Amino acid sequence: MSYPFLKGHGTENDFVVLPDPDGTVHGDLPAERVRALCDRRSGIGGDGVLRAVREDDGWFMDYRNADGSVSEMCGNGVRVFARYLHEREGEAFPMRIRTRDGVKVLDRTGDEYTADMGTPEVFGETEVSVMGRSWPAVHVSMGNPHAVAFVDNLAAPGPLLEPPEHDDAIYPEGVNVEFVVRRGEHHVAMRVHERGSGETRSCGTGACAVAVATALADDAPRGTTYRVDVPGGTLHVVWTEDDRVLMTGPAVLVAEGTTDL
Ligand SMILES: N[C@@H](CCC[C@H](N)C(=O)O)C(=O)O
Repeated sequence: MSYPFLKGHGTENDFVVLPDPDGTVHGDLPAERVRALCDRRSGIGGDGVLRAVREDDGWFMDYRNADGSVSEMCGNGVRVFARYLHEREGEAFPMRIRTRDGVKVLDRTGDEYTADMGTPEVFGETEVSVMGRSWPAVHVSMGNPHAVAFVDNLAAPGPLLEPPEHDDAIYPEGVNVEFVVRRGEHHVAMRVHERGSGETRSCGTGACAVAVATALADDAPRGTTYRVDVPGGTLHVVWTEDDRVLMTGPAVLVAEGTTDL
């Protein structure tokens, strides 16, 4: 069976987009198909899949990690999804997109896309470890789970070939782990190991969790914008006075075609 796909990325967090407006092309999107599509040698390659399903009052973003697992939310993915809907499905900005973490509102200014990521939840301190080294971390939920660890330098955790060790009681479904350094006032840089995808070049929900944890550490007033550098680019995040996190960054579509994977 041959079906259409597009390839895109947000700060080099890359995705295979699967148009499936009637929900008839991919059924419940088997994990094996996701893994085949995301394989960087035998497939198209990607950190995850964004399946686009039309609903009565808009679109649903069915997000899957590269290993086929489901996540509640993907911040870079939702910007790419919005660009896809605008350019290929004629949807106008501001745009409402349903995700497993509820409806997200997307807007665009020039080449930058802003997602209202909703209200963060901060649950306090935990710990993460890599190869016998441990760091305190802040447990933040952006709909999906994050552990944000401040480190002396970004190389300290090593190559992140395996998921960092974490408290399974706090994160029974696994966790996305961000390692963060300060670069200047309201400016940080991070690396991330994503649940279900490994170390990636960026993570939008991760950047939001990092900005929230840093703003709390700084006792920064709400409305302060943080610049978050990731290996694949830069995101800007603001935690607003009405307790919402707005994330701004690029969204790029690089290819489209058909595949029978
Ligand atoms: N890369 C995404 C996050 C994707 C989901 C994550 N791996 C999880 O399992 O929660 C982003 O940009 O937010």
